Amino acid sequence: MCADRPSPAGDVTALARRAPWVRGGRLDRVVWPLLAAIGLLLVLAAVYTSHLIVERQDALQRVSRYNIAWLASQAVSELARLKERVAGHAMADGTVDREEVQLRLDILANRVGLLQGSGVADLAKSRPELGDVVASLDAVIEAAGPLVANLAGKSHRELLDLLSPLEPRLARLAAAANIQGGDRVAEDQRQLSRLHWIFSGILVALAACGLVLLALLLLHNRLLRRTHGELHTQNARFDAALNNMSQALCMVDAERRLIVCNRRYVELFTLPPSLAAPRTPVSDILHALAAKGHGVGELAHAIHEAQETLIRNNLPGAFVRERSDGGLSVSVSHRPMPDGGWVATYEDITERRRAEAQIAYMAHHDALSGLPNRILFRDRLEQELRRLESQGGWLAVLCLDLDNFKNVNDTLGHPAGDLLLQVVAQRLRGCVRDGEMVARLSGDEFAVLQPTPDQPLAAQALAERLVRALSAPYEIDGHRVVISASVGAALAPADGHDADDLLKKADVALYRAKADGRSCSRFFAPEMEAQLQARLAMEADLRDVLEKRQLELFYQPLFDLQEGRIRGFEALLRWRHPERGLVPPDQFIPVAETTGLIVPIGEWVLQQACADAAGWPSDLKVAVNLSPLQFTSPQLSTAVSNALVTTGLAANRLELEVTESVLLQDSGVVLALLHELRGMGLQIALDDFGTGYSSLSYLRSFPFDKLKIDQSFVRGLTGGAGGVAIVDAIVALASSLGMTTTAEGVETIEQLDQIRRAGCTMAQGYYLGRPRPAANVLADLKSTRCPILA
Ligand SMILES: Nc1nc2c(ncn2[C@@H]2O[C@H](COP(=O)(O)O[C@H]3[C@@H](O)[C@H](n4cnc5c(=O)[nH]c(N)nc54)O[C@@H]3COP(=O)(O)O)[C@@H](O)[C@H]2O)c(=O)[nH]1
Repeated sequence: MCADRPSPAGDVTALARRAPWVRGGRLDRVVWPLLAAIGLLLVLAAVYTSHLIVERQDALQRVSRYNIAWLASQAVSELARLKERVAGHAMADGTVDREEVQLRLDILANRVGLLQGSGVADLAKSRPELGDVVASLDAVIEAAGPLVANLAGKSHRELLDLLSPLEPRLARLAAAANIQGGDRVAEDQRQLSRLHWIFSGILVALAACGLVLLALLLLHNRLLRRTHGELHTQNARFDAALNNMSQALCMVDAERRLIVCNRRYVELFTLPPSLAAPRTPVSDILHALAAKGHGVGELAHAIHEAQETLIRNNLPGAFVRERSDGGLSVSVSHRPMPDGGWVATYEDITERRRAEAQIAYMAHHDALSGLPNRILFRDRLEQELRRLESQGGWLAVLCLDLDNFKNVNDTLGHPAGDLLLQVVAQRLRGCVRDGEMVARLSGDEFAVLQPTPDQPLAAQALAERLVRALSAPYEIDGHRVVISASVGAALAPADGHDADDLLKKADVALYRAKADGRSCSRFFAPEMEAQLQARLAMEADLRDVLEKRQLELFYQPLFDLQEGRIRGFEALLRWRHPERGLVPPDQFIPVAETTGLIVPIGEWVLQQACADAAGWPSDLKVAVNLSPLQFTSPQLSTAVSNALVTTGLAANRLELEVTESVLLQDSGVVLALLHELRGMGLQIALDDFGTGYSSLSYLRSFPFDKLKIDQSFVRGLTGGAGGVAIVDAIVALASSLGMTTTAEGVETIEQLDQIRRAGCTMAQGYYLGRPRPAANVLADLKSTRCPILA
């Protein structure tokens, strides 16, 4: 019964569900009570009829037995004959002899005897006045006997006198009997008439029943036809459903013979069609499958074994079995049936399993590098920590981060950044040994798990290996990229037993490595946490720094080397904290940048610097530093123009200092913003020139007004000819591009001489003037004597 024919189980189910007429339906509810009622009626009618017949038979018997009237009239006749013979005998003419009289008396006695046996006593009961008559009959006959025996002389008279009263009595008896007989006939007629009606009624009832049964038969036929039609439809649907199931289905009876299986079953187990026929023993199917050898046969056997256990225990169950080569996985759902058979579905979940495995892999691995991700790393770490707890030993967690990776993304593009990360992953794999695990936690953040007992030496060696391996130059998309990495490590059990705690501590150590100049490794130490806490505390304090008015601007003079006078001041931010004291910008600006507070703080600096400068002589400029983070704010140009408008400072008295890293960002947007700012009439200086990656290329991308030569070059001036040559070259480059130059960090007269000789336009440094509060600017202007002129 596979594929094209529906199963009997399907028929029955469908019939029960869709044609309630047939079983437990309306037909049952109507027909059976009706038939029972008719049957009962017929039985009652038959009982009653037989009762009437018996009764009528009794009546006939009684009629025949109780023919008292005739017997009484016979007795009257016989009495008359007796009296006539007695009279004849009395005449003594010899015509009547005594024997004849005796004969008549005997006949009369006989008639009276018959009368007595005919139930005259019963008549006498209903007519008490006749009781004497019946009683006197025997007495008269008896008394007449001796008289007839001695019939002579006056005994004739005596005999006639004895007999004469009998005549009217017998006549009354006959009349009474006659009347009773008439009553009985009338009663019989009545009963017969009733019998007639009963028979007629039964006949009509039978005819009606016949009609009802005929109607029911027709109705039944109609319902049967309808049910048959529905059954057919159901069968077709069942068939379609069965054969369009994505799952294979097999139903087996209590004798382990196939009831039904669907097309998918045949396909899944590559069954020959002959074995899919109903009543095929399951053992035959298994033998046929076993003959197929490894693969399907092996799988079918494994499935059957599992089902056998369920069948033996009459239990439902679900399980998965797969071919040993992994080529086919089948999910089985087995359910016993009440009649001892079972039904099972089989689903090919090979693809699903593969997809699940793929999903599980993806959930635990990083798509870009193929390395385990944070989830898998954490799982493994927890597992190792549990092992550590039970078996002892050590392990190290190393977190590492590429230094300035963002620059690679920003300069070479994200695809190049991705390539770099892939190469980094390869190198990391090459650094770890068996049992160690390397994972990518996020972006450019990686981690290594080293469950090795000889800690911290092993971790130290690994950290150095990692820093060294990652610092070797990369060849990415035809570009040579040099990048370093910082490593932070935490050890278990020394630094903790909890996975998250260890990861956090390794992170704290990494933070410290970065703070200590990058490209190095640090092991966690408890004080690092305190430092991190300090940073977090600083973050918290910084949040309401503006509301609390704790920021101040200091100003450092900018000397014009040709004119020998102060041409302006650079605004340098300070944080006057009630407990921390005067906090330099190096300490809090990075925190403000990571928290995004740099945007409102930067706006305040702009506003305050413009306001202060507006109070200075009109030939003095003010230089304001802008953080690269401020360029990500869409409000920057509005903030600048607001500062100028609200303070009334002429735009040409404002100079904005930006670092090269500004141009590392989305350069199109940044360049547009720089042009927009310069379009307002202010000047833009490139700060810390020479410290970045490709300073020269930035000079092509935007025509800066000024280059600020980094302090390191100025310091290098006194270190030999090389330093002088660099400064000379920068000044020449700037001049050829039409830019002015400011030498930063001039601390000595020698440095001042050198930069002046090199042709620098301006100078700034402690030698010329330290940053001082705004209130000192005007006084300093008057008191400061230009050392160049001195
Ligand atoms: N985004 C903003 N950055 C700002 C702001 N204010 C300051 N800064 C930046 O903070 C860095 C440190 O500044 P600061 O501690 O003020 O140091 C400045 C000078 O004091 C210092 N300087 C000047 N002359 C000398 C010297 O002769 N020797 C020496 N050792 N240091 C000297 O240099 C700093 C100024 O540098 P620069 O900006 O490159 O001109 C610093 O990077 C500031 O830019 C701010 O409001 N926003």
